[in-house]
Amino acid sequence: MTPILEAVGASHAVRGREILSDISLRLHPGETLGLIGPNGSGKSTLMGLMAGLLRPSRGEIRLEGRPMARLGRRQIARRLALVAQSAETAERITVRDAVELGRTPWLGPLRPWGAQDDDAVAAALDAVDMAHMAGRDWASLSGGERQRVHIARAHAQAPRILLLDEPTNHLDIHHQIAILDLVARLSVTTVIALHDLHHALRCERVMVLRAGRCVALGPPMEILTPALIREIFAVEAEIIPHPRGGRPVFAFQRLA
Ligand SMILES: Nc1ncnc2c1ncn2[C@@H]1O[C@H](COP(=O)(O)OP(=O)(O)OP(=O)(O)O)[C@@H](O)[C@H]1O
Repeated sequence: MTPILEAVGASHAVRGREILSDISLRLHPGETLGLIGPNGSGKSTLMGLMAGLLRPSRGEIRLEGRPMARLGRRQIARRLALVAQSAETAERITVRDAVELGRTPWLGPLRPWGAQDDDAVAAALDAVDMAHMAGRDWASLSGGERQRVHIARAHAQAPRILLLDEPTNHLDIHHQIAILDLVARLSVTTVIALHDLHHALRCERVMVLRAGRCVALGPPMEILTPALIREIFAVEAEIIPHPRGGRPVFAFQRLA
């Protein structure tokens, strides 16, 4: 089966220095892949490559089997939505305006705004618990509210692939869990860069990056061993069973 999104030996170089090296990955339709790794390990760079915003210096990214480099922005945006880290939006727009931008790839001279677009925007605002703020100025929102609006914009885009770069940044614990539950409910393929290893446990697979290279890829309970966590993050981790049968929890201690 053709992977929905694929990286084939993809690297990215800036001014001749490789900051991401030789990444190969085949995403299966509907799966959620967590990207983890220390600061500066290449997670956002890989997101940028997979979103078609950055070009690989070597290798290739393929979207539904077709080289990303041969697809136009609109073709990509109908299939894939990115919520970048600290994404900004032009000032003087309302929350609803910001979410409506997600419908852009679907509109055109022969396809004006219609009831289905209103429905998509309303459903997206609802999904992130922002419907009551639809009329608010974007500029007046808190960091977490902005993050939720960005996710609503991506949701309204109705993508098959959702790329989320640290989507729980800025969110309180209630909304962190709400966003992860939302992502789990959506029947889209998701790549999600995360720092919280507890959140990574919710993914079907995780890719661990270090210094621009993939060092592990697989189901989180197989990959996130104390030995790997020590090696990658320089912390001692103990894995503690959940008292009521839920996902285990980590206890961390910095290596002396
Ligand atoms: N345009 C650029 N020019 C020079 N260096 C860059 C550029 N973009 C990224 N880098 C460097 O490449 C490395 C990977 O950056 P990237 O943002 O992908 O890491 P990350 O894993 O997302 O980090 P974080 O967890 O801190 O968000 C970092 O060392 C970064 O400084």
